[in-house]
This record gives sequence, C-alpha cells and structure tokens, in this order.
Amino acid sequence: MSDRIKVAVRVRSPQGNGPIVCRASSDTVSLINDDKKSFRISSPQKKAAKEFTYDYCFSPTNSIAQDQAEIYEKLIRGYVLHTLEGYNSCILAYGQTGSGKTFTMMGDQNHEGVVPRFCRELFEVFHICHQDDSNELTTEFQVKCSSFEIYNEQVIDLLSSGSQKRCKIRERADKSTFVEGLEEVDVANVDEIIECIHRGNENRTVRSTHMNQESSRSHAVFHISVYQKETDSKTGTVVECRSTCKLVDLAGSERLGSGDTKMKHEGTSINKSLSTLGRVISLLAEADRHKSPLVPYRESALTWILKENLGGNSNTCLIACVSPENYHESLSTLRYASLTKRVRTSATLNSLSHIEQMEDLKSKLRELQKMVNDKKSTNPGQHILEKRVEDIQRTNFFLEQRMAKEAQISAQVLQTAQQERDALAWITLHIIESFDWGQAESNHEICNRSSQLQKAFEEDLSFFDDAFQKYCA
Ligand SMILES: Nc1ncnc2c1ncn2[C@@H]1O[C@H](COP(=O)(O)OP(=O)(O)OP(=O)(O)O)[C@@H](O)[C@H]1O
Repeated sequence: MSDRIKVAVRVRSPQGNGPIVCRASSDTVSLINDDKKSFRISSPQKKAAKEFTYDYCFSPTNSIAQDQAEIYEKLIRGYVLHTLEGYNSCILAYGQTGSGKTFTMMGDQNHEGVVPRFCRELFEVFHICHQDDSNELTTEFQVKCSSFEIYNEQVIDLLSSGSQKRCKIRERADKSTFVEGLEEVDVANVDEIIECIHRGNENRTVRSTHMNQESSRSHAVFHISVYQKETDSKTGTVVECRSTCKLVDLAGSERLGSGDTKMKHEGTSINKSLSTLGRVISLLAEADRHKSPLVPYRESALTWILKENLGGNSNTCLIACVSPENYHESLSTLRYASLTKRVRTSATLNSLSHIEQMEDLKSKLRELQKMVNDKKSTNPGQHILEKRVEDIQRTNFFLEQRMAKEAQISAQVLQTAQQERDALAWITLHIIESFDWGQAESNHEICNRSSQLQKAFEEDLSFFDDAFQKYCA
C-alpha cells in the first residue's frame, strides 16, 4: 500500500482566539480557511501572504479538551486500526520550541494527548473486534512497549531501572533498523501501558528555556509492538502478524542564543539532527525525479531509527505544530511540512503466515532439491524425503487457507502470492526433473509423491487464478 505521508498542522494560539483566525501577535496573522485544509500566513512587513495546503489544519477553539479530541479522532484513530491490521505506523510531532508538540503527543493531566489515547484504543478496539469470536477461533494478543530518547545523538532507554542505559542502533538483514538492548515491557492492559508512558516521560531530559518552562531537550520515541495469532481449531489455520508503531515527540528547533555550554551543545545537536531529517525528507520528496537517491539516513541517530518510517514499510503521519508568534519560525515549519507531504512510503502487511511460512516452504523445497541432487552419492532414506513432502503439503494447505482470507483484503497481496506460487511450482517441477529416472524402482514412491505435489501446485494455481478473477470482478 503505497501512500504519501499524511501531514497536518496544529496552530497553537496562546489566547485561544476562536476557531478560524489566530492573531498571535501584531506582526503575524495565521488564517485557516473554511475547508480546514489550507493555511495562510502573513505579516504586515511581507507583501504577499503565503498559503499552504495539508491533509488537515487544526485551529484552537475555546475548549482544549475538544481540540485534543479532534486531533485524535480526525487524524490518529485510523492508525490504531492500521496497527491492528498488521501494518507498521509512525506518528511524528514537529515544530519550533514551545509550539505544543509535547502537549499534542502526551497532553497534560486533564487533556490526554495522542500517545495515551492511541494506547487506550489499541486495547479497546482489539477487544471489540474479537468479542464475537467463536469457540473455534482463538486470538492471542501480545503488546510490548519500550520508550527511549535521542539526546545529543545518544540513544537512552527511558524504561530501564537504575542508571541511564545507552543503546546502539542496528540494522537487520532486511535493512530495517532497531534499537538493541532496550527494555521491552509486556503490557497486558491499558493501565500497564499508561504506566510505561508516564515512566518514560518522567525520565526524559527536560530543561527550562527562554521559550518554554519545560522544554524537551531530546527526541522521544514511544515504541509499541503488537503480535497477534489467530487459530481456527476447526480448519487448523493459523494466522500470525506482527506490527509496530512509533510515536515520536521531536525536540523543538530553536535559535541558539544565550544559555550555558550544556544548553548550547544540546541545541546544536537538536538542530543538526532536525536539519538531517529535513535533508532526508527533501531527498525522499524528490525520489520520483531521481531514481534511488542516496539518502543520508545514517547521518543522525534520529533518521537512522526512522529509516523505515520515512522511506519504507510504514504508514506515517506528521503533525506540524505552529506557534505563530514568530513569522519566520512558523513559515519554516510550514515549508518543512509541505515538503513532507510529497514523501511516499509503502506499508506492507506484516503477516507472518504469508511471508515467513513462504520462506519456510521455499527453504524446505530447496532442501528437498538438494537431497534429490545428492541422491546419487548418498542415497538418503526414502522416508526422510516422504516426510519432507508431507511437511510441504501440510504447509501448503495452511497457506492456501490464509491466501483465501487475504484475497478479501487486498488484490495486491493476492498477486504477490500468485507470483510466489508460480515460483514454487517452478521449483517443484525442477525437483521432479532432477530425479534420476534410471533408478526408478528404488525411487518409485518418491516419484509418486512428487507427482502428487506437482498436481497440488497446479490446483493451487488455478485456485488462485479463480480467487483473483473473482476479487477483481
Ligand atoms: N494547544 C494548546 N493549548 C493549551 N496549552 C498548550 C497548547 N499547546 C501547548 N500548550 C502549553 O504550552 C507550553 C509549551 O508546550 P509544549 O511543551 O508542548 O511545547 P513543545 O513544542 O513540546 O516545546 P519544546 O520543543 O521546547 O519541548 C506547555 O505549558 C503546554 O502545556
């Protein structure tokens, strides 16, 4: 599912001047048009007003509670469903210091922000979706969470007890990245996950600056990973999927002015990583024009961690927070957000039954092929080969069931499955051709099995063709 990053702007008005116009100061006027998607900003010193269009624009009303709820309901709720369906998600809050990023993501005691609302609904929606499950259908649901900050380019675990634990960023074989050694907490219910959110917030590096009493001095990431396993005892079908969601409160861009050396160092580090993020976004936004651009993800810890969410397997959303006291800062945030809108990601269903079982099946077939090839010299016991064939046929049955389900979800997934199936059929034929037909007597049973296997694959192919035609009709 290829889609561009969704981008919304949230305007923070200190006075809460009404739903449409926010006159934050004498020299800046921000206006959200009635369509709630376009945003105009002007200053008397600048002749022409600048206008930008986003997926949503949120202006403050007289009710903070309503504002917090509106952002969640209109923008974020869909990502809970994406996560439960097995897709990776990421929500980022970006903006100048003091513009309301932490307030948007975490909220305060009386006005919960995006992160706690997301976590509450994750559990609630799961239970609603599965309350009618029959006796045959059981669904296992495991949620783990971790929380970390990127402070002066170091990744620090916010949930580890005791002294500050620094962690390293690693790359997996599939090129996605992860933080190694983080404390991952198994959470069984809403209360436990909310407790982790609070624990992480308490440990985050915060300092008072001239713009914000409690300014975040780091980028904070709350990471949720969800594992679901659905077993149908009647058919024996097992469907597994794993998805993740990163909820990111970025540190605010800031002018480096007065302050002690420590604060200046923090400020430099924040600005540097945000400018790398800007460069990464800008290259990805141009990706259509320049095929496979060299994206400098590794240049900062932030972009290295967000690699998958910015340019890979993820549904991603950016909330640009604007505090229009400062025309230039606001304009810069709006431009950054505008550029982000052009970045495309391609979320894929992280269904283990589809990906991993296919891999498993392929490797079993490769093994079988190898055994057949080695047969002349080693002459392995016939029963081992038989067992392998049986294994493959059984796995094949589960896959068939799973694919039939997936046909309802996505024609794209089905198409991929067909291609995979074609490849497997080809390998099977190849195995059969590799038999030493001269020794047919000793191989008689194996040949029979292989022919059955070939037939099963052919049936599968027509099964998938039919399903695909039906889906497209
Ligand atoms: N929409 C809003 N309504 C009411 N108060 C808000 C709103 N947005 C922010 N605030 C308040 O403004 C102050 C600064 O907000 P916040 O800490 O969220 O900014 P920030 O962008 O995270 O800043 P920094 O980058 O410095 O951490 C806080 O006291 C917060 O409660």
